[in-house]
Amino acid sequence: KRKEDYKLRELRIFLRDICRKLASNRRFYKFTKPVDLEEVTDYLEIIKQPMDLETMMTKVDMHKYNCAKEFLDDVDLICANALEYNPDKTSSDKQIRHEACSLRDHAHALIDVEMDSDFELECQEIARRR
Ligand SMILES: COC(=O)[C@H](Cc1ccco1)c1ccncc1
Repeated sequence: KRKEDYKLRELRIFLRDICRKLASNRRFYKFTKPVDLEEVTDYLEIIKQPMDLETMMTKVDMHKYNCAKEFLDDVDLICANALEYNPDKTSSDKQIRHEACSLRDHAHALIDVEMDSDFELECQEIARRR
């Protein structure tokens, strides 16, 4: 229906802005592009659903997200993947786990501050119907 489509267009504009802010933060550089599967040859043996911020921006444009919760589920996936693939006590593993947790918390905080909660509830209703 047309009225729903205007709401989803507003959601896409909002999610592009959130994605841009996350991807432009140098702290989150490691999460901006897919892990290089030619460099990290065992990645898909451990991580069954890779995710990154560039892929998420493409998903926004392809109308894959019908509410902010679906977008945050992919941010949570980026974080969970990093925690799972980089579990060791080494400083490099500790550093990427810290950056992953920071990405997750920044994404949730940005949406909580910038998103009208009634608007998200309306979007979740649309998502449920589709
Ligand atoms: C989300 O990024 C990752 O999980 C890769 C995995 C990886 C391991 C070796 C090359 O890449 C990563 C990159 C940089 N520093 C730590 C880990």
